[in-house]
Amino acid sequence: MLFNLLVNIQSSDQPGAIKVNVPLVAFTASLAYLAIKVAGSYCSQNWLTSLDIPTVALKTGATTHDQEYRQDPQAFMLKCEREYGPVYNVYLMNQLLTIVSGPDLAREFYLNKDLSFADALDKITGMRTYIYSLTKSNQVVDNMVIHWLVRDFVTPKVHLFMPSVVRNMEEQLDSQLEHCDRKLIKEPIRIIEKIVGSAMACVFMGEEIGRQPQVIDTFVRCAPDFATAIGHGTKDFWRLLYLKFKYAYTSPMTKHIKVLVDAATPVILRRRKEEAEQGAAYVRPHDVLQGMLDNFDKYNFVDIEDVCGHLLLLVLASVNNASDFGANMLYYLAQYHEHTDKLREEIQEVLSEEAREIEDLAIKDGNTADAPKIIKPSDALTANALKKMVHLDSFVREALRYRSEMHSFTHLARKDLTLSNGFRIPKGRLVAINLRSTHMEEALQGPDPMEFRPWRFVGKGKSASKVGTDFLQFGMGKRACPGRFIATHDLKALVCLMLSRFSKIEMEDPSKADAALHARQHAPTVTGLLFTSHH
Ligand code: HEM
Repeated sequence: MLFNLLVNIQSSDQPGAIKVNVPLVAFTASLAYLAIKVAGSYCSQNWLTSLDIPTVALKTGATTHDQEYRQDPQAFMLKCEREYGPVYNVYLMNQLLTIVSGPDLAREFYLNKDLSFADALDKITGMRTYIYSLTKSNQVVDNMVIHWLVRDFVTPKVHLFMPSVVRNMEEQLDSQLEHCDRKLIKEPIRIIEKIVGSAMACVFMGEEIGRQPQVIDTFVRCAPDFATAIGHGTKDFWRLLYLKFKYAYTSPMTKHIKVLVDAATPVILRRRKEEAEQGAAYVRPHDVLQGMLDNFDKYNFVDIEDVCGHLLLLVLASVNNASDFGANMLYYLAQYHEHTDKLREEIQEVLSEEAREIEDLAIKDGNTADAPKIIKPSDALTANALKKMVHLDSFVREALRYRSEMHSFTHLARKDLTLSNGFRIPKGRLVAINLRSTHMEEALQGPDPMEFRPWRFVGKGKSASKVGTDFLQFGMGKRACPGRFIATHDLKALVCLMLSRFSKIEMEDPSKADAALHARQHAPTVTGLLFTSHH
């Protein structure tokens, strides 16, 4: 139509015709322009299809949903889903949170690059400036350096790390829990963080550095020190500004970096000397530190302080999480003790088989001198052995699933977003996943999802480290936890060592069992544990 009018104007040789047609053309063009603009603006905001997110009604007198949620998280989430559908807003932990439910939205959530976990953490804690004060390089938002360090220098070598992980775990366990007869440990997390911290110190920095007490102490202490530095409570604009200023100039982590630099420097110098002397015959240590030094330029590291700053970031991402889940796992062993015999049986059977295989191999290689060393069962606690323990793997995955906080993994919307079902999420909104709708759904988990069924995943092809919309404890997608392989190996090794040492683990106050099993991450211990050794 517009095109025809324009043709008319150009072909007309009558001045009058032009006079008549110009306003018509202008009017039509303006209408068209207006129509396009309006349609465009509707389209860009998905106005015609988008929906505003309902906010869950507050109980009379309440200003947040915290109390209702804390009373019974599962029931609260289920009620919200039933009354408001898969997307709704709630006021939890001083924040307005948008909750998305179900596996499809969970996938969308993780695959959307405009929903950022790091931005949410920064908004809540102001931690980005703090983190940047630890390193001198790689200070670009969304950089993946620590992810790659784990992907490249930890995951492919898990089998190489296991002997030192197990050795260190055993030593810590022996020194902290000798022969016990219903020995009460009020805060088992304190023991587990030393066990995990010492194991991870050897993975990240090698045994020579990782076994030094001050290094283990740094591995254990840096996350709680970080938590103290950022403090509790609301992070309003001014508090965040103050923290950012403070971190930039006085990072409480400086002392921890110094510990790592002091411990690493002489070892690095010696390694360099040995490499120069031995040339091609030099056997490279397989720890993460060595990987970082060998790829110093690739990762743009500046100096040893910078390398240790990155290692500290890794410690912050790993030790606390793995310790927290390790300690929680002990409550599952205590509560579901009727299943521990089955686990013990499997562990013993696999370890004997593995020990025989190792011995046969040593004899076949003519290395009989090594054979007598493989007497301790834990010598056979290899990655290969853990792979054969299918019941243990299922137990660990089930405990990770069952513990789930019912909403989790808050991300921040970096811009206005419209979900595939039409709901609009405004820029700056914190968005979390409703884990009840994935971790506790029969369609995804099989029968009785609200029950702890330790063998739920046996023969299902779902190992404890396999992420998906049905298992989000390690996140999902490009930024899923790269440490989940070593983390699950650590958890399984811990269970093996505990069951081989203790005939019984009991809760001090069994009435708190439910709270202990579903404990929020890093929350104070709700009840202690009693340990009894095998006679
Ligand atoms: C049971 C123990 C652990 C749990 C439950 C856990 C869970 C998680 C989760 C939920 C994330 C965020 C994923 C996302 O954004 O979608 C994450 C990130 C990360 N985790 Fe773990 N983690 C554990 C242990 C470890 C260990 C042992 C390591 C290192 C060896 C590690 C290294 C990391 C790193 C480097 C990131 C950041 C990834 C990135 O920025 O892309 N984690 N972890």
